[in-house]
Amino acid sequence: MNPDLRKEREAATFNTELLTHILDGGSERTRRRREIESLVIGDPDFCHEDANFLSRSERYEAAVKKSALMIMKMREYGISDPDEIYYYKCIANGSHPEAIGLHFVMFLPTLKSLCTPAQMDKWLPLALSFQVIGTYAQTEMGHGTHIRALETTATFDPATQEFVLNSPTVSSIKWWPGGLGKTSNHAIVLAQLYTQGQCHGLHAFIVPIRAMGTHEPLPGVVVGDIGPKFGFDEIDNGFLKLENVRIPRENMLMKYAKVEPDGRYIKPPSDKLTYGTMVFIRSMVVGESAKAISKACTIAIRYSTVRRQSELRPGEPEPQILDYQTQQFKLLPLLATAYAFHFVGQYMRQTYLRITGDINLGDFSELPELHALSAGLKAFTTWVASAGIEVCRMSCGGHGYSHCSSLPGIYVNFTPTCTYEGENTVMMLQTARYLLKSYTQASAGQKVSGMVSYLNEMSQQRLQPQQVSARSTSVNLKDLSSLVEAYKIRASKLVELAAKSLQTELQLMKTKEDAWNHCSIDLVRASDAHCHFVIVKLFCSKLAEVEDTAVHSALYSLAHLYALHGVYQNTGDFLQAGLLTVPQLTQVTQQLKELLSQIRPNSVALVDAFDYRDEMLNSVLGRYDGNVYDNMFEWARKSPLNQTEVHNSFYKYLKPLQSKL
Ligand SMILES: CCCCC/C=C\C/C=C\C/C=C\CCC(=O)SCCNC(=O)CCNC(=O)[C@H](O)C(C)(C)COP(=O)(O)OP(=O)(O)OC[C@H]1O[C@@H](n2cnc3c(N)ncnc32)[C@H](O)[C@@H]1OP(=O)(O)O
Ligand SMILES: Cc1cc2nc3c(=O)[nH]c(=O)nc-3n(C[C@H](O)[C@H](O)[C@H](O)COP(=O)(O)OP(=O)(O)OC[C@H]3O[C@@H](n4cnc5c(N)ncnc54)[C@H](O)[C@@H]3O)c2cc1C
Repeated sequence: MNPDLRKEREAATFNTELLTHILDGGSERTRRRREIESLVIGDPDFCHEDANFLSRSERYEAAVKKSALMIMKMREYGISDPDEIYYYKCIANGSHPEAIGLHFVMFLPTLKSLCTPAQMDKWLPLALSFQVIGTYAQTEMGHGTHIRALETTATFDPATQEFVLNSPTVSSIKWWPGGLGKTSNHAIVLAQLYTQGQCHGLHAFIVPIRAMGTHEPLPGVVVGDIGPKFGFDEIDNGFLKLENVRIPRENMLMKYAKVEPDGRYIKPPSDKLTYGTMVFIRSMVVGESAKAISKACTIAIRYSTVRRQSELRPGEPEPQILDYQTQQFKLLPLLATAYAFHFVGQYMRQTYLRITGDINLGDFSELPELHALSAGLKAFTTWVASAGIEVCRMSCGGHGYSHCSSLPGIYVNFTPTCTYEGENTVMMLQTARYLLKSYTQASAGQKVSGMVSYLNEMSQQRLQPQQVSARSTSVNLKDLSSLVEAYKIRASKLVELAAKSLQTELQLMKTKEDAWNHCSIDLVRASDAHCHFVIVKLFCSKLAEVEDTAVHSALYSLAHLYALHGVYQNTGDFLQAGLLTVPQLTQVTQQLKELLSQIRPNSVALVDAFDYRDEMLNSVLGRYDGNVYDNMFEWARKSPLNQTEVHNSFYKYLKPLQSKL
């Protein structure tokens, strides 16, 4: 064990294990998670070559092999609980995407949410036995965001009781779906439904794309891989062109919308039910943001205690780089963010399960809140985590740039979350739509509920106007509940500002849509402030559940740092809302510095509490034992370029060049 890391662990003021239990949701869950992780770690089938040294095709093959192994092994061990499957996959996959991931996260959930009982009886056993391997094919080359404009058509032919699927243009070719290129033999295709000469908008269809058995593409199906990307090397994101592909009527997912044998169309209770799987993934991605940023923090913080560089005091040994205030300022707010997102991820998951439970019972009343919350939090957390991973990488200096740190891999595989399942700006604008609707209702005296209920208070305040100067709303920077209140007021002010901006634009005789576009910066800012408030509020509420005083104190400091750092980053908003005064700006910085010094001695324990096994981090810089340099040397020696002492290119190009000049 590296002596610096050992000292850090010995100096922690709280019991790391207790905090791990809180993160896991109880000691029994920690025990079971570790038990499952050990199944993978002790399994020679999962001891594979470092993916960094493989070509893309080899990486894809290794990932498919791993997917198949995971399925077999989990069945063998009787692992079927969704949380336990998740534990198993997290350790087996590390920070790499899963080759047949789309089958699990989108294909199966879409079947479960949109199939009739008869369809479920047919498709679910096939999908669960992997006779059918599926993907979710919605995005087209020409349209990803604006899905109402998708061009793929599914035209009902009553004579044969079939739908005929077509990609009428180049821009209508399905583009991007994961696992579409080579892995899947079926796709849930989102297409414009035509029946009795009328278009009824987007609906989901199960389309066989490869023959079961031979895996050859079926007639009329042009399918393949879209080529190398920024990351996601393990995944065959694909293209799909459909040329008069016929599928039986029963292949339209008909739980809600239906096409009768005579071609009559029956409307669903809500046309947004087709979008359900996207809401599911957006809700789950919030927790994935926590995972990604907590991994990056673990690597960067452990390394920052092992790495010694430069000189703090003349003549003294080089200090640990985490002792530089600037290094703490880069990493500790991100550590606080990781904790905040973890608790918000848990909340989002529970909220999703609660509201979809109601939806399954026919109560759609909370769907708009679920959509707005999942869209906004997905965007907020993925943006922050993406930027944060990059800060972690750069905080490791040159070694952070090496794949041995794992940070480049974490970044390239996480950053597409800002784009997929709804591009982030577009998601923020969806949340803004809900905020403005709620604002209008609250202003008209109607009570709004859920996370926007603070807008009720705002409308009450307007009924009893107060002079800004008479209000003592200035935030107490040392008091967390005062900070939560400040975030709430900031959010309501920015929602109000966006609403007023929209009204002004509308008065300029623009269309509603043009007015919306002309104030969309304000709208995104309002959504951002709303999400920020939700996160600060949920983090603080979590503290009330923590019984152990030492752990409570460590978490309290993190929550305080998270809230205060947000004020520091958004001083303009807080000043504009009259929540902060110019003289307080120095106090913000001062208070931040105090919190950094308070958290610094616990920083290694705080990342240890995430309890990532070395096998999951796969990072030389983030090793638990801190033996970085020996292992970095060993890792580099495995590089394929080092397999021969003299590379072939020397004989082919350099030697002839030398002989000519
Ligand atoms: C189990 C562990 C899981 C872990 C997960 C981890 C990682 C994930 C792994 C893999 C994922 C890999 C790949 C990703 C796969 C994909 O990317 S699939 C494709 C995703 N595509 C999108 O997300 C497209 C984004 N676009 C849209 O969602 C919509 O087009 C839109 C932008 C929302 C606009 O929709 P539109 O129909 O045009 O609506 P409009 O703007 O007109 O609004 C009408 C009203 O409908 C409301 N609304 C919109 N969407 C929803 C919804 N989903 N639910 C409920 N309500 C919705 C909207 O707010 C409007 O309401 P009003 O009341 O009228 O204001
Ligand atoms: C790794 C990866 C995996 C994917 N997997 C799948 C999959 O399995 N299945 C699938 O169907 N799709 C998948 N996708 C596609 C993904 O869902 C889309 O890329 C995504 O929805 C964004 O759409 P787009 O690419 O058309 O972006 P665009 O909509 O073209 O966005 C480009 C820019 O335009 C802006 N913009 C667009 N519309 C608006 C607006 N209304 N207001 C303001 N700004 C706007 C955006 O903010 C952005 O800055 C995947 C994508 C990636 C990168």
